[in-house]
Amino acid sequence: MVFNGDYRIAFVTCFVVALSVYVALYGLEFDNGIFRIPRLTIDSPENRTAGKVSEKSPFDEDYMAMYMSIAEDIDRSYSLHYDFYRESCPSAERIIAKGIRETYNSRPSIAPSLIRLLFHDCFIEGCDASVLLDADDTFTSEKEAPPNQSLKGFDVIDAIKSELENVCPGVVSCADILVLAAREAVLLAGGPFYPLETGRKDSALAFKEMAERELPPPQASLSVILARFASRGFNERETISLFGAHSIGITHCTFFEDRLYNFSGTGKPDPELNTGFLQELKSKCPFSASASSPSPSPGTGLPESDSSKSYGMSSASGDDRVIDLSYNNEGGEENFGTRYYRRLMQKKGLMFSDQQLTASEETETWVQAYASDPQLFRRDFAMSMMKLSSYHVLTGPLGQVRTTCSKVLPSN
Ligand code: HEM
Ligand SMILES: [Ca+2]
Repeated sequence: MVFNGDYRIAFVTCFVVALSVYVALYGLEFDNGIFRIPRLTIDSPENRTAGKVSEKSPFDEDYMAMYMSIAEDIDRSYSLHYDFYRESCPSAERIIAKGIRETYNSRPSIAPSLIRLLFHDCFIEGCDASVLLDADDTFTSEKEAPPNQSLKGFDVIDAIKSELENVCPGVVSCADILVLAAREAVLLAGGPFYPLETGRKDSALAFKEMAERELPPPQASLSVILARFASRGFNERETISLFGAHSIGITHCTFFEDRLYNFSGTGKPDPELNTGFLQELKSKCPFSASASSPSPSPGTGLPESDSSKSYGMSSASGDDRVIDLSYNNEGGEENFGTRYYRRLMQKKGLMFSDQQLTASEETETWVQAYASDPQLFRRDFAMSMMKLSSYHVLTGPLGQVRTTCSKVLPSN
């Protein structure tokens, strides 16, 4: 995984090293006032019959064209493309979209689950389906990391993968299935469409410790949130726009109940919470033992080193008290995103990390902008989701195409 994403640099380095070795072996020729690399002998069939040695320089025009075309092929196989499966599996994108639409009809909660799954995959070592792997003899699964214990939607990805394996075995990567499934989920939830390139490969590893360390906890301060996103190339605007996904789905009470009963060990609610909203939340999330245990103090960075405490074990321990993030689709589907920012402006952010988006003037400006301009939000969200979906991908010979999304290919 060391070269993950740095393959171009690796390729160029290999080329330069090979060229240096060649020059060291054969030296440089002095020709007409300039230094040239000595001519290669091309042992073509005609040369062999004629018993001649080719006089063609590898840097003559047609050879240059050949090298350029090889370089383009290499670049092609190392990058994402529109309709990557056009020839190898033409029905892939249709099968994925249909699978998600059908599931959504009977289980609309699949849409937020898949969007969150995508975020948790791409944020940790890129969009490589590492989050989908079950533990095996060589690694522990990312699914076991506390931030991932409440993830859902694995079954739907697995079902679509097995359908694709029947149609075009070993062709469509789990990483591509996940990004395309999440795009369909965004659309179904009332969000914008965005184009996606394909050709991602799946990882052969999972990164549990990194997931534990790097996924921001619900108690994360603004500076922690911005730093984690910035280290992955997301600026403030892009980061704030991605949070619009918190306008759908659910949150377990355990992720914010410290704000209702015992904020930072004070025994009191978070003073930042809108008081009417506080009462509403208290009735939906009645006091429980987990709320009385002090949460990590916000902003201290403590959650970074102890995400099991900050993430709790709610879903694992079967605590199913939840809040509907869409508030029964408040404002209708066209308010995907916007209703979240409007609530933040009213101090009705659910998690501490949500409300932190209004903690600085610059970030609050974006919250305000998205609250009042749905079209601006939709455009920005689409761009940020495209960027997230292509973050740090494996392509070409890097990575593999799993046949089952929860298992790496057997090494032989
Ligand atoms: C500081 C950053 C973030 C934190 C701390 C955070 C935390 C959380 C937590 C604790 C939940 C509740 C899970 C549960 O109770 O089962 C949640 C739900 C969700 N998150 Fe985030 N999140 C963050 C950023 C994001 C981003 C960037 C996206 C997408 C682009 C996202 C998408 C979602 C969605 C869609 C849900 C609802 C899941 C469902 O209903 O199944 N989150 N998030
Ligand atoms: Ca990953």
